[in-house]
Amino acid sequence: MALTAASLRLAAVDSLAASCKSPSTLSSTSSNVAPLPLSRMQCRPEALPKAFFGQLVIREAVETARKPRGSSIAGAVASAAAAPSSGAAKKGGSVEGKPTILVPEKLGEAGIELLRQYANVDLAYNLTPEELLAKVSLVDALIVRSATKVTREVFEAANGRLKVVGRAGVGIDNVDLQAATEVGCLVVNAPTANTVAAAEHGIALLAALSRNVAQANASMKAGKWARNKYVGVSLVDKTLAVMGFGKVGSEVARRAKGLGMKVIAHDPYAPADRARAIGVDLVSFDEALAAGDFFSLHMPLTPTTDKLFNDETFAKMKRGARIINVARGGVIDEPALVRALDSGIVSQAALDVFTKEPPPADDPLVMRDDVVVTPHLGASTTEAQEGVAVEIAEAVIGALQGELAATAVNAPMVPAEVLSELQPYVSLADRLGRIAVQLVSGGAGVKDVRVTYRTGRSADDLDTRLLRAMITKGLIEPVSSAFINLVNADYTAKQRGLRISEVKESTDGGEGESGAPLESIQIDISNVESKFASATGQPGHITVVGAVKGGVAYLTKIGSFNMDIALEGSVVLCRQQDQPGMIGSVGTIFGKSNINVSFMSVGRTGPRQQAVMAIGVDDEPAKEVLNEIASLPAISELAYIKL
Ligand SMILES: NC(=O)C1=CN([C@@H]2O[C@H](COP(=O)(O)OP(=O)(O)OC[C@H]3O[C@@H](n4cnc5c(N)ncnc54)[C@H](O)[C@@H]3O)[C@@H](O)[C@H]2O)C=CC1
Ligand SMILES: O=C(O)C(=O)COP(=O)(O)O
Repeated sequence: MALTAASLRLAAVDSLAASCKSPSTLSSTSSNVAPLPLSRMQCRPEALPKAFFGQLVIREAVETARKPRGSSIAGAVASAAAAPSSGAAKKGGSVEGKPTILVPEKLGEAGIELLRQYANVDLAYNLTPEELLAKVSLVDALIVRSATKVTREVFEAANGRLKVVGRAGVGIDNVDLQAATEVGCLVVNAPTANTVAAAEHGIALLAALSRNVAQANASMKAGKWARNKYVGVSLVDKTLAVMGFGKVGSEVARRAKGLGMKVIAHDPYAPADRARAIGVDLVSFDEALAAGDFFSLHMPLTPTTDKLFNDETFAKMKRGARIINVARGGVIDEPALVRALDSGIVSQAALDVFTKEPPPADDPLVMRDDVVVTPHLGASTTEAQEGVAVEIAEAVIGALQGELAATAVNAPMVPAEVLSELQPYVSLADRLGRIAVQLVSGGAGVKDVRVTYRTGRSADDLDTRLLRAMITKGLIEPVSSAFINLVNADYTAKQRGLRISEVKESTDGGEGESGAPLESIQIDISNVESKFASATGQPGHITVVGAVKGGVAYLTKIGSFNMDIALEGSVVLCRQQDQPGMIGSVGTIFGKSNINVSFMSVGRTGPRQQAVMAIGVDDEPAKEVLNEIASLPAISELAYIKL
């Protein structure tokens, strides 16, 4: 009766992740400047199961005791979720044996070692896009840095086998997240281990820029001694505008304060208390433009930030402003920067990143004497590369085992505490969805689903994303060949026009197990015909209700019939006239067909009145067996539900 256990690591990004993480990984929002050591070898290879069901976020595994990666953000989720129908199994992934991980860009040795203990690692540096397309269908995971473009074509060429893309760094602008999500491929990054390196590079460029270090160095190596030409500007008391006050921006700000600069920051999403703690004023975009002597860019490249620094914005800057970009080349309109430098609005720039990398040899910015350039070196320190490699190796290994990495970027984020609490409800949600859709005649026509979560706690405290995803999975998988996981559940539901509305009802806490986060989950499907009329509470409306008892998922109601069925194996539902001998008659038919019955349960409106009998079966009954039961005189309808 015990459910198979599964472990699931939560997905988390940005601030919530940071707030959950142990100090060992907390460089993002930490006020510590010093990089903290990353935990190592928490992915104990000896504890890894041989088989894995990659694309499933929730995996069946007997062992849940795997230690989380130095963080409090791991959780165990009991699940009988549909591993057997996983894409890996369907599409020829490495269900048996080791998975294969393709690494087409230089990755730190420590990370490679970790990967090798778990997988076949294909180090194929500097692949052409065509070579990548040719290889990707042969691998279960891909680990890239910024140079590899993981496009829609790559996901299409993967043909369902690629389960995880690991980005060994922060920026995921080189990965087509939408395409990844559509195919249910998890994308994870390594957002913390290169923060300090990028910040230090920003400061290095700030200092180099202000004192003409690069130009003077080149001049001296050319045999000159130009002391008057390279007079610099002081940083002290100058205003540094940090544009993008996330992990790197915050660390740059802290260091710049140490240099005696006045630091302001613009970031529409940054928490004011973080800025206050560092002694930085958060200002509007235009205020920053007007006040900055130096600008340090630290926002991601997104449709909103694409060419954010353009003719119009440069025109709002103080004449002679200086710009440092260690973020992404695309946030600057490069021809506009050339014009701003020509006109003197911008007096100098230091660029580590470019719209096209590498930029063409005759790139007008690269060639200028008032522009200092480095070839995307922000993350390139020995320490950061080692840290990033380990961080991404752990995330990818975890994800291949069916866990959600703490750094998943295209899956819902569920804190560990929530996750472990919701553990038994994950299975319940999936199975209720499966039952509900199998009660619909032609289940593929399901469009309107209402889910009611009843909780004895404050309804606002209930995080339902995980449960909704599992209900979606349960509703879609039995009636289609689609493969659903947490990554693509919402997307797939939307694509199929499946509208899932959610209601959270606070109860007085009397119904369920005391202290449980949920008392029941009810699924109502409307505007459908039922193949088991007893499931219809009202015309065209299928209702199933379930609860968790003693850690096990139970079906507690079908239509208006109360039930008490542990949701395991498969269930035969019979509507009947309650009368003596029914259990015996049905049991005999199963017995002679060698079908093992795990339980029988009867829900009835009253003695000798209408009843629904549920029979748990370990083996799938043949059609003839079901027909024989259906033809018993007292039985008016029958449905076979596969869980
Ligand atoms: N040159 C290099 O080698 C490296 C570059 N990076 C790049 O630096 C950037 C920042 O990295 P992290 O600080 O780790 O990321 P992060 O996610 O911690 O911070 C980014 C911040 O930008 C903010 N932001 C988003 N849109 C904005 C807008 N329109 N205006 C202002 N702020 C906005 C976000 O709210 C967030 O606080 C990323 O683009 C990353 O790819 C990071 C590491 C190394
Ligand atoms: O982490 C990032 O966003 C970076 O830009 C670092 O890129 P890289 O891994 O050095 O190609």
